[in-house]
Amino acid sequence: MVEAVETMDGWYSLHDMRVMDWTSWKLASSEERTAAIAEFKNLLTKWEDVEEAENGSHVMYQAIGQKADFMFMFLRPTMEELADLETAFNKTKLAEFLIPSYSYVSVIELAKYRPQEDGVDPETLPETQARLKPILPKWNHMSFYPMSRRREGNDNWYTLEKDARGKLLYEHSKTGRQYAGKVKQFISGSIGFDDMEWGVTLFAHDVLQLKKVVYQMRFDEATARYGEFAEFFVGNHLAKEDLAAYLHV
Ligand code: VOV
Repeated sequence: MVEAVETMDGWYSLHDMRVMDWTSWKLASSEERTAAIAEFKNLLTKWEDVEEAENGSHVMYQAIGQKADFMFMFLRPTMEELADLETAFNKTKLAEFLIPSYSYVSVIELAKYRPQEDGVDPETLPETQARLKPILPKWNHMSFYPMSRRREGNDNWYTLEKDARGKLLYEHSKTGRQYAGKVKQFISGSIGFDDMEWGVTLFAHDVLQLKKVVYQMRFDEATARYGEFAEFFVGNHLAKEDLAAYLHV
């Protein structure tokens, strides 16, 4: 029987995409708009405090294209905290003008493909813990997409032996390492949580590096034979200080 790989799981993740209802926003009074922005900035400050205390992390991006205007990613230690955060967001005045367009639920994941060194469980290492509970970078650009591993005929990831999968992912990681300092990746597992199997979140200073890494990886066997994709989202970092200017009408 083919052996599954053990995963190390960290913070729970919610990608939350919303489209701005500019028509309703323009019809609101300027007092209402000012109050909505102030209230939302307060919520962002609360989330910053959580991040400061290393109890979670979040980012806010302005998405490009019609799939979304706002792209959020939230990380929390439990699914309950993630649900509370989502509810608090939904109860804001600003949320009345935001139409939910997409969401993705997953958990930050690392797999134990590498053989254990000297019986040390990698999950106990501080560097592993830091990767499982990461403070998300606020780099200029972000890309998010869900993906799955193919299960078709001769291209079935789940009938490959663990060693073979480990080798393919090692090759994959060699491509990834060429982007050190340029692209930062977060893989979150979503089997049993959402429609596809993993969420891929990438951050870059230079937006073109997002395209280059994804393109280059298409030629790695792990992707070429076993990668399946759906929708992609891309956005520019939106700082709390720039929110009012973005929403000015
Ligand atoms: C940009 C850099 C980069 C680097 C360094 C990197 C490294 C690594 C390592 C070392 C490992 C394996 C063990 C683990 O840690 O889990 C992975 C794992 C994974 N990856 Fe990756 N990946 C990158 C980047 C990177 C990208 C751009 C993508 C999207 C793929 C594409 O074609 O568009 C991706 C996907 C994944 C997935 C879905 C998994 C889980 C696969 C599984 O079946 O279990 N990944 N990845």
